[in-house]
Amino acid sequence: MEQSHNQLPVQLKNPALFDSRGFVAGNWKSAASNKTFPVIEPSSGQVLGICADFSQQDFVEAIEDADRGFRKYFFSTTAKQRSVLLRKWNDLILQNLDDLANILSLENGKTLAEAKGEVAYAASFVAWFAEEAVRSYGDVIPSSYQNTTAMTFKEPVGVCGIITPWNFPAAMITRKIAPAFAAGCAVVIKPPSETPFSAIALVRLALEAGFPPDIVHVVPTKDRNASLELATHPKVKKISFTGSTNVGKMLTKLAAGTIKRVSMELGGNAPFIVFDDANIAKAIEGALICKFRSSGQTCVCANRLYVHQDVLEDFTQGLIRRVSSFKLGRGIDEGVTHGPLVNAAAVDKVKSHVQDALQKGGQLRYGGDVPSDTPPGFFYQPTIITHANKDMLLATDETFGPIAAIFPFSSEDEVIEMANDTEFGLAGYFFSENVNRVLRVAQRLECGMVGVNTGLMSAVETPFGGVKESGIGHEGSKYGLGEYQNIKAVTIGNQSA
Ligand SMILES: NC(=O)c1ccc[n+]([C@@H]2O[C@H](COP(=O)([O-])OP(=O)(O)OC[C@H]3O[C@@H](n4cnc5c(N)ncnc54)[C@H](O)[C@@H]3O)[C@@H](O)[C@H]2O)c1
Ligand SMILES: O=CCCC(=O)O
Repeated sequence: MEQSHNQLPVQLKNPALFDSRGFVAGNWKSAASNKTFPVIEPSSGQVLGICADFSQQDFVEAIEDADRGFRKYFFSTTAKQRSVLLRKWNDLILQNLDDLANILSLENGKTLAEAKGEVAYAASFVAWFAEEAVRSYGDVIPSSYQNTTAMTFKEPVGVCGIITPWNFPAAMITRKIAPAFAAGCAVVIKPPSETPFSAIALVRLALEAGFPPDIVHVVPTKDRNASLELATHPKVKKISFTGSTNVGKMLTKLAAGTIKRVSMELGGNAPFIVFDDANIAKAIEGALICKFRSSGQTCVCANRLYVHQDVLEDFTQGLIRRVSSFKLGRGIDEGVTHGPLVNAAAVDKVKSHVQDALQKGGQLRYGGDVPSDTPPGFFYQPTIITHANKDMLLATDETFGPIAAIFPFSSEDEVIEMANDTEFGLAGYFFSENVNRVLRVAQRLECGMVGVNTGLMSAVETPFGGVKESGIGHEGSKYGLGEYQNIKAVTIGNQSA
């Protein structure tokens, strides 16, 4: 079937990158049922494109083809050849960065600058795992038996089911499939139905780079039950999921039925602590990044800002000054600093958190409403609320929006207890100029990633992952490849002549 004629409001240099079809079992195609679903542009609330809506049977076809492809791919390629393919894919992503960023900005809403940053971030995982592919070593182990050598081989886990969220439509895909390809695995990707087009474009470039068609499949669907095949089909050996904790728990339970490997990158409720010995200017910069990046829609966004009572007013006034210069609007428009939320449900959640906080004693210091001067999309004003407390929804539930809720505190022990009082453990941040406190608090915070005097720690070389109910496993870094490999122990005995 021909590509359907979705029209983008911008002219791409490479129009073939905007495709509404899936790539299943070696072919670009629409769903066998011809079903489709609309993808809405968050900045306008209008339909951006119509995407193929695949069924459970299409997932089965993709998985079985991937299983055949995996066996050929791994045994017929060296690590060096896989590295070369990844390098070519990285180059193609960077050559098409502007087009990919336009698609991403339109379907997700984030600003063009943020979208370009995300595409570069997405490419960085591909370049990184091109390097890691050729540095994957086994061990030679001193054996306790006479005339015996024990050793380990690293082997790919097999077919991997990949399920990703809309908030990073490109980077969450490459952070998983680049190490999978490096290890020698095949992948079946279920992209988010809010933002399928970035994933489709990345797969097109992977094929252009030369990856065999049977090791990569992208199967968009709006039917959540159809994609559950990735968690239950016996030929899928690993499921790698990024998204909310509840869906992650459900997939983990299903995956247990066939004892699949799982990687779970789940929700957060990050504390952001400003001690009285902090540099307040640095803390405000940090809050601007990690509270308002992607309009508050990152899993590592600060959700609870704990500010020492002695510096609370300085910090709050400084933050208000900076936030008042934000310009909300359509992500692709010049001068816009912050885009919309992903959909109407996201705006409703933010509204309910603000309303609840104000009913429970919160004081509104900035924003607090939908703006009147933006396009008719899903916008909410950047908002600052002081006098936050633990009984508010925004203390326990990930708001995923541009609300800075400021909680007062007076001692280190008190704030550590409040910060750790959550089932989540993804990111945590704190600001202090005292080296002893820096080392102490970094160890006391119960989370997988800690930012000290910075609001930005995401980088390809740093392991990304959570503890508690925020996840299992690590992405990126020197640990990311191992998530897609099994360790096989080989013992060679009776070596005497
Ligand atoms: N830890 C991380 O690395 C990380 C990164 C990004 C986002 N997140 C988290 O993701 C969440 C936001 O993303 P979201 O709203 O897309 O999450 P989500 O869990 O609703 O969706 C994630 C993916 O799962 C699919 N999905 C949702 N419900 C499903 C179901 N019942 N059955 C099968 N598939 C289902 C979605 O279509 C999407 O592809 C936040 O909680 C955020 O913290 C975590
Ligand atoms: O949303 C979570 C991922 C964001 C990141 O990698 O910085």
